[in-house]
Amino acid sequence: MISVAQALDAVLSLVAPLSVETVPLRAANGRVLARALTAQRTQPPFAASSMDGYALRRAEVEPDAMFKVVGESAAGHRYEGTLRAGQAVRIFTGAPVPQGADFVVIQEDVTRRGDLITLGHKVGPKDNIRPAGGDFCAGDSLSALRLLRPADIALLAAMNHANIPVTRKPIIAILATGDELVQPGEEPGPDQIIASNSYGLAAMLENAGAEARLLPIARDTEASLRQAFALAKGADLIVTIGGASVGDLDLVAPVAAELGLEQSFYKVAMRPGKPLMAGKLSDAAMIGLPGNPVSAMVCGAVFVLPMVRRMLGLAETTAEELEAPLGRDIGENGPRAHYMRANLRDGKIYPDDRQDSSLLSVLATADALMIRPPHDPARKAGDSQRYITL
Ligand SMILES: Nc1nc2c(c(=O)[nH]1)N[C@H]1C(S)=C(S)[C@@H](COP(=O)(O)OP(=O)(O)OC[C@H]3O[C@@H](n4cnc5c(N)ncnc54)[C@H](O)[C@@H]3O)O[C@H]1N2
Ligand code: MOO
Repeated sequence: MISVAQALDAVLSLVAPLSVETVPLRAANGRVLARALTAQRTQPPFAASSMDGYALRRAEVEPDAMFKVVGESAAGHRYEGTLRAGQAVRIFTGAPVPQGADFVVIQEDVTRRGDLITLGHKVGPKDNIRPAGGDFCAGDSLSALRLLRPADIALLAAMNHANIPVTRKPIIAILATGDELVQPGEEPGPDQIIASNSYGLAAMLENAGAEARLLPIARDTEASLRQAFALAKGADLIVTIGGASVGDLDLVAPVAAELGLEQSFYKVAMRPGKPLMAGKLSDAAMIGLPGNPVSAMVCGAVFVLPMVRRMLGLAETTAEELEAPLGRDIGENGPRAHYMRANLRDGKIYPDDRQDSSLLSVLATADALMIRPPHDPARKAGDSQRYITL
């Protein structure tokens, strides 16, 4: 059995960053920006008022000063003239500050009668003007390779980019195996259960920027598995679920081998997730996850997500490891790294009492996976514990 770190290196070497494609801005959220993009324009393109009020000269600001209102500057419609001594221009938020003005008095500090305004006694020193280029200047760039979030989309729009170069989405074929499985919504027979892992994994991988294709469930025969593998053609990564252990019906490894799998490893010293397998199948990478629902999801988080991030071209492929004090004592760990479902409360981490790898209800309420190395000795409440968030 190899270590988690060795297995992670091996799965990452099975994939490489994918090619670049261009998508409309509306489709770029959640994608990885493949090339730095520079601003096509300066924002704001002119000195703009940040408040509704009156533009005038700072040198003339004093309590009870009077000004004649000579025009109006609104967002989208500037005042074309030049302001002279004793003059003010009615101005609104976002409007260009007129030539000759260098100060905006908010309307709450002004009394207006006809064309005349009088300043009150509370005008502060703030000019209420946003300088040209205060946000960004033409040529400033948004760096690659980054996962685009809504704020990035807004910035790219403001920089006047309508089409965005992004890394192609990794196509991931998800292949659940087992005679006991039916799809959610179907009526299971007395010995059957619902296929859950494929749906959880698809959601996890899509959240990370991949395109998941759920293949039909393969039955526990070599012919059915072969058929399912054929449907995975065109995928960058094939994820099988179940049929990975040592039972007579665990057929994934023999069928994949027959189809030409170049296996990189089988079995990892971790819990859950021991019967993990990976390799190269023609042009695609393949990873075989154990069937137990929590094992499949934990292996998805620990191994498949980093593969997705590598294909997307991201530099950071693994989840950030954090530390928190243990909320209670724990016994010594066995020979495999243990990924324990845990909860964070008041800054401390508490492993759940129930760690069986079939318990999705425990996984769903956990917010972290505690990582215990092989043979970790017993620990006391308050000892520092490494974890990743879920
Ligand atoms: N004699 C041994 N038995 C087992 C060993 C071992 O070392 N020696 N390892 C155990 C460990 S650890 C794991 S993990 C499991 C993994 O087995 P498989 O990958 O072959 O998974 P299956 O037997 O197909 O299924 C296990 C379990 O999970 C359910 N399952 C499978 N697929 C799905 C799905 N898509 N959605 C929901 N549930 C699924 C399946 O019904 C079984 O209950 O082997 C141990 N055995
Ligand atoms: O390693 Mo298995 O994945 O414990 O349940």
